[in-house]
Amino acid sequence: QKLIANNERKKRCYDFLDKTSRSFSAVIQELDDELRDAICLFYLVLRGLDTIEDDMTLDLDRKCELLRSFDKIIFQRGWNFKENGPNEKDRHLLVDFQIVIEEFLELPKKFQDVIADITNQMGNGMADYASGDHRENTAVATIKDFDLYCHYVAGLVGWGLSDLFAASGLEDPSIAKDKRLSDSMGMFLQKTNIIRDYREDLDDGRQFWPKEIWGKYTDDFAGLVKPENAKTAQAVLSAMVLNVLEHIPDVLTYLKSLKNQSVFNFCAIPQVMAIATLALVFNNQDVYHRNVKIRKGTAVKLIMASTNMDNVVAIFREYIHVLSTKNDAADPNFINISIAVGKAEQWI
Ligand SMILES: COc1cccc([C@H]2O[C@H](CC(=O)N[C@@H](CC(=O)O)C(=O)O)C(=O)N(CC(C)(C)C)c3ccc(Cl)cc32)c1OC
Repeated sequence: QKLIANNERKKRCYDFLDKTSRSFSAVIQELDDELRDAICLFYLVLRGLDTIEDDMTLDLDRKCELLRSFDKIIFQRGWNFKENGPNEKDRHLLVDFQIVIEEFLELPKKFQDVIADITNQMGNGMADYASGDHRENTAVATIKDFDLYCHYVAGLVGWGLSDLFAASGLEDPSIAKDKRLSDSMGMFLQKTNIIRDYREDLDDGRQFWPKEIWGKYTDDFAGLVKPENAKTAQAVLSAMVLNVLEHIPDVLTYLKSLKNQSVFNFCAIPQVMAIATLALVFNNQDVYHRNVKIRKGTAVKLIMASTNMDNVVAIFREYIHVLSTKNDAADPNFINISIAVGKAEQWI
């Protein structure tokens, strides 16, 4: 009877995974046995944390209390959360979070320790950010703030995954040694998403583009959507893309060091989607009006191809070339983009 309950609970966790991110959940389920459950649960714990951070109906003190104690909450059998606003998309996850906690407590301790440690650092980072001087309009001031925020929400995920890969024995312990490489795996994804999500975030009253970047061209961040500001908007967008390009050499170095096929696929697919998205958003003012996404057919082709380093390098080379053909000589960032493209191509 206990065995059936266990299997039922585990199935519920993979159902949560399917609901939160269909395409990515398939990739997680392809992972080898040693890692599959640990990464599924790491993903769900992170999703729980993210759902609390994103909930605008919670008052700040309550939100920070939950964020800072989430690393303890994941050990509390029976805990769940019903205070989320009705529209929270992952609400059902927190309403039945006791299921995730039961499964988490079945994991080997070495995996629990990694997940709890990252949850502690991320929860405190999110709380610091939410209660800091961003309180009013959550505007990110300096490039340093931008990097710190992206480290908290995404770089730490890279750190935690590298620790899980090493702890599982499927990858060499050295994968977790170079924290900058693991950090860049998160930075590249998160920063690309932040560029892509300009419009969605603006409509939600959130701004993540650092003022140190856009402030050089305009003092009206929301005004970038106006047609009369198109030239300024182009310069701001290319300055943002320039900042993301810096992470490409680290990303390729990290991918090249992977040994296990299922881990490689799991790591390569999101990075390949991100470089395709970055090439798509570059010099594309649709970003200011809607959420631009690569076509489904392209995404499928990229997923199928992301199974070995030669293909991944070829895909990066192709999209970096697309980016350089879109580089506009009239753009004030033309030279710096050319230099960044050159550096990335040099690595390749
Ligand atoms: C070594 O590091 C990684 C290796 C492989 C994958 C990811 C990274 O990829 C997905 C990929 C994913 O979730 N894609 C979505 C599409 C989208 O969000 O646009 C999807 O396919 O639904 C992603 O985006 N994030 C979210 C963060 C970027 C904040 C970390 C993420 C969240 C939790 C986990 Cl365990 C992993 C990841 C890594 O994280 C850095």
